[in-house]
Amino acid sequence: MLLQLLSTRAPSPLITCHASPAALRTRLAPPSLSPPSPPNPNPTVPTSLPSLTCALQCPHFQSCSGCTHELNLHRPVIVEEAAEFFKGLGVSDFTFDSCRLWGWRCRAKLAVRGSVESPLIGLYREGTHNVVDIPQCEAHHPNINAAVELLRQGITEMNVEPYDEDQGTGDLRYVQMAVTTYNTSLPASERYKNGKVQVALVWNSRNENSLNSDKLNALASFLWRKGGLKSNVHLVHSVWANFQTSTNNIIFGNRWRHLLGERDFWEHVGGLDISLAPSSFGQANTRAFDVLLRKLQKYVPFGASVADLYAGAGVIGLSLAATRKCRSVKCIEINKESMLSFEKTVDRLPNAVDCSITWHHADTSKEPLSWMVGCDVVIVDPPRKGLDMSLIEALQNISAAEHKAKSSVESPQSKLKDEKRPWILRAREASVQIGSKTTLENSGALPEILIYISCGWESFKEDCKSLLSSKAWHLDKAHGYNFFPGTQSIEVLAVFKRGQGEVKKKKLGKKKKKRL
Ligand SMILES: C[S@@+](CC[C@H](N)C(=O)[O-])C[C@H]1O[C@@H](n2cnc3c(N)ncnc32)[C@H](O)[C@@H]1O
Repeated sequence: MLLQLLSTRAPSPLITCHASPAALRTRLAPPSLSPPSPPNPNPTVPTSLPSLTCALQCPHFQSCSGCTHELNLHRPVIVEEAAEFFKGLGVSDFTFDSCRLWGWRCRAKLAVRGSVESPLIGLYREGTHNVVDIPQCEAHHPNINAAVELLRQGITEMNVEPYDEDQGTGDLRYVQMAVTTYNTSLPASERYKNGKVQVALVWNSRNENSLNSDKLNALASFLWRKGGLKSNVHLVHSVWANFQTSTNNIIFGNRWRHLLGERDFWEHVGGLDISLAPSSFGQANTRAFDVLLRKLQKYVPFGASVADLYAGAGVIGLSLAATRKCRSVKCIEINKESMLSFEKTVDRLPNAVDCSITWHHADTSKEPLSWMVGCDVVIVDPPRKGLDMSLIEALQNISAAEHKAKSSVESPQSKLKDEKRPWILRAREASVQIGSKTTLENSGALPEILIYISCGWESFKEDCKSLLSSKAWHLDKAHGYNFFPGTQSIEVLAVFKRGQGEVKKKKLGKKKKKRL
């Protein structure tokens, strides 16, 4: 059925691409699960020439909901709109960086449906709950596709029942595949294509003692035997289980178990070794995230105090602690599972990092300004839906709040009031403090720089307009990144500064002179 559908599609036209040479490198081949083919007799003549097209050319396009655009992967149409939008707000030097166009996705959550004999492992068809099998996905890192293939074999051989959503029956509901390209024993140029996959199996049972746990162990052993450290094709980094029995659409349950392989998963981004547990948020496009982080670092003054809101495992904040010699970094995150990854990353920070670093398990929408007191820079990296309204309002009213905070810092009553608020007490209990430096919380000062990282263009535009309408902030810089080639989504890095900015000040100045 799928093949028939695809065969009626016209071949993709060839398009000359204006992406960087790195983005145009030949697509990576996944490791073969069958015996290797004989070596190329003439290594100076490549067996396949690099493609100079920026077309997706994926057999699953249209049936799978993952990609929405097939052409000009290097420059999604939305980039023009973004450039116009920022120009209208006084930023005419908006830049857009592309990165790898195929094989960029290093993290995928895939539904498992179908039957033991014919499992379907992929994404839902748009607007339905029918899963489309995507074995040759062009967005996935090739080793994700290879690990999916291995999983498919394992499901059939170990008699694992894919989940049946209507009945709530079956064993395996989802799989999360995350690639680590961290391998210091390989030359840097070899690391990406040799990435290893952390496989997290979302199992339909309450815990590891449930009736079907034998099958879980059998499937994990199969994956490790065929793809683990001692197999012919070392492709699997580790195998994890997550237990989930709820009938809602939430992919993961609260219970995680490490089954086989290395427990710690490391990646190198933003000049830093970072640890990411499968339960923690991780960026899907590792390479593009690294490019964004290196740009972001330039906007943070050396020695600054930073509040990193929506921090996940604290990757952004910690990369600033390491590269900008920050005085303090405060990370705020709602998912408590991310704390362990944060702590592991902190353990590997270079000894020279001398910074007060804290991670707080808290909701940024509750008393958002309290996290920013004493900070020079606030970084926000919210989910696609954008900033919480309470945070927008707090940022809009930041000047008045600062005035109030400064005048009340001396008052002993205010400290008492602060300490009685339940969410502040809870966050303090659930925080991790590293480093000896003290913060300047008592100054009552609030950030002069706001850095907004967004993966949701529509919500970003709204949030941006709301922030600017208050006149508390002006937009200073904006950059876009091709985080999701094949879609119309881009990642935005926007830098706001307090007040109305030079252009407007100059205009006001001129008017004043005329009047005189
Ligand atoms: C786009 S991710 C960014 C994570 C991190 N900055 C990174 O790059 O790895 C958004 C994060 O915000 C967290 N989050 C969502 N709502 C939140 C809230 N109200 N308060 C604090 N964190 C929240 C999510 O759990 C997730 O880790």
